[in-house]
Amino acid sequence: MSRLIVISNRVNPPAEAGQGSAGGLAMALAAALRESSGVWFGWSGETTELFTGQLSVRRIGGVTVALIDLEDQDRQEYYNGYANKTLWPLFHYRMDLAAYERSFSAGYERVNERFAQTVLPLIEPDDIIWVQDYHLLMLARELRKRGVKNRIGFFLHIPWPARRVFTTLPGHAELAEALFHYDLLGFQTEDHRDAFSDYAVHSAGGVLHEGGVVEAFGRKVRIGAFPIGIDTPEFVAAVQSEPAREHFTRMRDSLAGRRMILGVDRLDYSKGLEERFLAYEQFLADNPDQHEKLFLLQIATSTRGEVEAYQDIRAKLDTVSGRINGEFASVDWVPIRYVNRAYRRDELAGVYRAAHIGLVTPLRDGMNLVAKEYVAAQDPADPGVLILSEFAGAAEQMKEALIVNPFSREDVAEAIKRGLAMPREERLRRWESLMHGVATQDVAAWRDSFVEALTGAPAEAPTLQPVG
Ligand SMILES: O=P(O)(O)OC[C@H]1O[C@H](O[C@H]2O[C@H](CO)[C@@H](O)[C@H](O)[C@H]2O)[C@H](O)[C@@H](O)[C@@H]1O
Ligand SMILES: O=c1ccn([C@@H]2O[C@H](COP(=O)(O)OP(=O)(O)O)[C@@H](O)[C@H]2O)c(=O)[nH]1
Repeated sequence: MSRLIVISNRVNPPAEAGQGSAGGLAMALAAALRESSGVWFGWSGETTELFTGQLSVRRIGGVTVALIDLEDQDRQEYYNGYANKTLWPLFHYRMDLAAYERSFSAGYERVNERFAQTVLPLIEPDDIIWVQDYHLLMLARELRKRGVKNRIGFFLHIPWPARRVFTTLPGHAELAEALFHYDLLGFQTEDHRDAFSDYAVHSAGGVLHEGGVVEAFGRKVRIGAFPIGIDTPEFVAAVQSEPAREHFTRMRDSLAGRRMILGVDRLDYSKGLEERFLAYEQFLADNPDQHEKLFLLQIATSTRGEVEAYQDIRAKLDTVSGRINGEFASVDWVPIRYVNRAYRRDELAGVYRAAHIGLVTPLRDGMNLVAKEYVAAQDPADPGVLILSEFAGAAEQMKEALIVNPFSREDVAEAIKRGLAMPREERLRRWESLMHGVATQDVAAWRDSFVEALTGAPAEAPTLQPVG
């Protein structure tokens, strides 16, 4: 078996299995790498005054990691800039929030070059290279320029947007062209995969061949849908852990006979938290008999706090939750418990299990692992109900959830009502089907199917001349 080199922006495998981290990618990759003898390469998260390119290699939680520091300018232009102020909003259909600054795209290209230059000495001829996510779309092209002929795969954790949205990006063709230097492109869903080939065919004048091969910009790349899952056995075990039991008991005690609706998200505008609060407000307005009989616990962990749009959404949610609580609360009941701190995943497992409804309503989401964790944490004898946005990648697989349009308050409010009233037999039937999917389409299946497809992908001979 070839050695796997995983390259991603963020490299933070948990020190021990079951330890918490606010971000699905880190958990998924740590689980995928634990069984492999490969290397995980990426940014340390630290910045220095001048870029040195010095590698720091260590072992964390059974995974060998190789880290580089970046410059502060890189953090601003590449991470906060092009990745999180340009690509993230655009790929989540927020053209109104996408910022286009030349310094951002220049910083992005520079960091992709720096990654290529620094990882180069680690690459051996038989290695398989697997690049993760929207921070590193240009990495294969930079590696090819430097003479790397290994198979290189790329997995996009966020949505690939519709063609008309992607073409609003200045320089979209250059970015798309860079993707054709990979051997395999993986997407979370068939919808994202098809949006990519639609762009290649209709905007870049390309051709879609048999077997999921797209040709454009004078090159061919194989594409496929590889929906990511959770480490289901590990998560099911975490539900039985001491921290999970402790949190389950603590939650159940604090319910005081009430029922709990639960949301768990990074505090990101793509997660539809404001719309969720407003839909819940609608539910309270429509169902006065339910007042004091339930509450919404929203865990919303801070993220990307240096980016203005995240400061704005945080302030907005403080206001909206405060307003709703002011409107409906009584002396011994608060309708929304709104929490910004992060919880460990084993703690979360206990909280998920105590919730009667898991409310997962992003406006756009690559996958959404919270939906899968919620299902995995349920009591098989008395499971809760998952309400899931049709715009989460997870909706393509989790058809037995109550699927809602998160933009419609009425739709979400009605689903809450239906979920609360759902008879046990129906909850059991839906949960069994959902759990079967979560158990079989787990992170190991995701990793294996991607690596197998990459190993079998026909490698394209690089045409650019090596540099340096
Ligand atoms: O690293 P951050 O900037 O703090 O953000 C955390 C991660 O968020 C994103 O997660 C995506 O990947 C998940 C797993 O595939 C998927 O379920 C979710 O829908 C996506 O939003 C992001 O793509 C990662 O790069 C970040 O590390
Ligand atoms: O306080 C928290 C909140 C979230 N998470 C984890 O963060 C991940 C979120 O992944 P998801 O795919 O739902 O969305 P992302 O944040 O990656 O966009 C899940 O594994 C959660 O268990 C966590 O560990 N602690």
